Amino acid sequence: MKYQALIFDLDGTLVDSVPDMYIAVNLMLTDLARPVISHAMVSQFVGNGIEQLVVRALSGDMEPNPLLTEQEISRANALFCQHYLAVLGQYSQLYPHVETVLAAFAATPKALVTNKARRFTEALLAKLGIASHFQVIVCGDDGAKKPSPEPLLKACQQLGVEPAQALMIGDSKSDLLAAQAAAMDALALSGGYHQGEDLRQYNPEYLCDQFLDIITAINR
Ligand SMILES: O=C(O)COP(=O)(O)O
Ligand SMILES: [Mg+2]
Repeated sequence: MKYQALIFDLDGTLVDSVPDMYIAVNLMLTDLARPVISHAMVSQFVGNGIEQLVVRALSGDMEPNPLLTEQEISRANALFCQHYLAVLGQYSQLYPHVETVLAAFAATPKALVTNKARRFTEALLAKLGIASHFQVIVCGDDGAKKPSPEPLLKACQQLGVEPAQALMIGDSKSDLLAAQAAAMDALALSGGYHQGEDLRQYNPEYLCDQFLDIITAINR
């Protein structure tokens, strides 16, 4: 294997996390007497952090409704966080073979870089029992979010590897653009939340349909 470190995204890569978010978003919308949204819409709205998810859910669209006030957004955000913490990990599941792949690379240093806020990330990892695989965890509220290269560069620095020696594994445009900006190779997973986009346009070095395919893709 030519990489000295692997960096994994969380939502849509390791975990099918939309089922919990779908419930929390719709409890929030119901509290605010707003129309509920579909599972497919929640899947599309995930990927840029919780604040963006909440604004998109309130807007019923990827584009924020310009009429939303700061006050409405912050109330919705607080309600979402309250519901999400209560439901977190109840319906979300690891994708098939995640533990097999993490174990196959047991000797390779690994980081998790997510746009999800730290308190949710840590609670979810604890429920799923996979936290111990990662020597470094960088979250969306630690600093700049992906697609900024900053969280990936921070992870490489903490793992003690050069970006060119690391591989970013993710399911969205944010992951692939962040990897490009950090001059890292990228592996795209087609089964996550790619906001309806074909990830091939971001020229990842590898494209896998299944998590298990990662092993053969990068050992070639
Ligand atoms: O919280 C999000 O919007 C997405 O998080 P991710 O970076 O783990 O995919
Ligand atoms: Mg993701």
